Amino acid sequence: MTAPAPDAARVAPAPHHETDWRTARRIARDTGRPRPPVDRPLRDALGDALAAPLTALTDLPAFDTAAMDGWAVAGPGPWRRTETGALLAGHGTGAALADGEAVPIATGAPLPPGATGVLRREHGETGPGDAGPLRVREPYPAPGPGHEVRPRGQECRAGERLLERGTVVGPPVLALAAAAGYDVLPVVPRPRVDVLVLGDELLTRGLPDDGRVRDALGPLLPPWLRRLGARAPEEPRRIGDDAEALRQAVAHSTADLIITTGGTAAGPADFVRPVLAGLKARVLVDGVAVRPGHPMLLAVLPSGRPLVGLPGNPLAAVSGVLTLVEPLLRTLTGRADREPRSGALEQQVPGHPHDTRLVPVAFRSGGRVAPLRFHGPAMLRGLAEADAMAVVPPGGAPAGTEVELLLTP
Ligand SMILES: Nc1nc2c(c(=O)[nH]1)N[C@H]1C(S)=C(S)[C@@H](COP(=O)(O)OP(=O)(O)OC[C@H]3O[C@@H](n4cnc5c(N)ncnc54)[C@H](O)[C@@H]3O)O[C@H]1N2
Ligand code: MOO
Repeated sequence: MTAPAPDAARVAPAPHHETDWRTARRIARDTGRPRPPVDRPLRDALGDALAAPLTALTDLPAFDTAAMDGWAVAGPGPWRRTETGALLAGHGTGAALADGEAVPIATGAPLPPGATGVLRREHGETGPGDAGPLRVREPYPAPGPGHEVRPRGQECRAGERLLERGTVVGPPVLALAAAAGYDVLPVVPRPRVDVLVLGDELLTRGLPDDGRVRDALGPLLPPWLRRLGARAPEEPRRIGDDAEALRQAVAHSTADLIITTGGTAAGPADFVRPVLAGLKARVLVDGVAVRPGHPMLLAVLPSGRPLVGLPGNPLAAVSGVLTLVEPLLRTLTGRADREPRSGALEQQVPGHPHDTRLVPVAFRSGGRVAPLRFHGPAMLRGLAEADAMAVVPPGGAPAGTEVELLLTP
């Protein structure tokens, strides 16, 4: 078969049935299921999503604690200093103080029974030669009840819900989980993604030559997918323009999600749709009313495994990541939805008559965003400078319009 003449290609109707952009995102969000939860040691849980709410296993602080280095005191001063040594963090609770007694204490040490407050070291004095009673140094206030004390349960009580299910485990979550008594965390195992890069024209090194171009999606997709919480290989699989090789790779994949790049349009080597049809896949999204990227697709194989077909043009592929892959991975990773972000367009952005546009933008001060040049479907310059892709509704948006932003890594 010969390729259609360029003019025919421009007027020919799209071979697929485009889904509205928001509907496509919702369908992707509703596709697939996360794997059953597992318990992971804290150090291995970074980047996973909590499979259950994090509830405190203890009060925090777990005991009344000195908030400052100084003296634990009982009642109003001046105070007699006890013969016992200083109370240090991690060395148990000291002997009880009687009214009018004081004992040196370090920040973080448990308050001894009978203590009413803490006098900071620099707020107290002990007379000539450190021999006299402990007094409050002028002009500091007398340490009333609870002074410089972190009371037990100030931050939380045992059983209190600290974080919701779906929270992504970042370093601060690891810190809170450890403080709250956890050794392992219930998390959603990360979905594994197979990335299949199609196209005979793709080079993996050197300069474009003789009609061949560098593969831009091999370097882009795996790290982006990892940011979205997936396990992705260092290197994608390169399939070339070989329908049978694609069929084999898709049919034998054991991944939780398959992503292909290229081969989604109407050219002679665009065989993603025919291969899916041959494998009896159910196509849920057959093209999306979005620019760039409208030939993208989402299908489910008879095994239940979802497959996203990204267009080959690099910015069109990015549009597919934001439209289909991100919502789908949110479901597979168990990550909670994020608050939508928005910004005010610094300049007017022309729209497509019927389709949503995704346009690279950079953050500016005051919640404004600047549309970037070089946003053509085959271009990467705009994206590489962008902080986000702005969602421009059909018909376009005048300057000052508040538009939704999809953050880019
Ligand atoms: N007759 C039609 N032609 C095209 C249509 C259409 O609706 N009817 N849609 C156009 C649109 S929109 C896009 S986007 C592309 C989608 O193309 P494919 O998904 O089939 O991708 P390819 O044909 O394989 O490649 C397109 C383009 O992208 C380059 N490419 C591919 N993979 C990579 C990669 N990994 N890194 C860098 N560049 C890549 C490839 O060399 C081509 O230049 O179709 C339009 N045509
Ligand atoms: O998806 Mo295409 O031109 O819209 O890149």
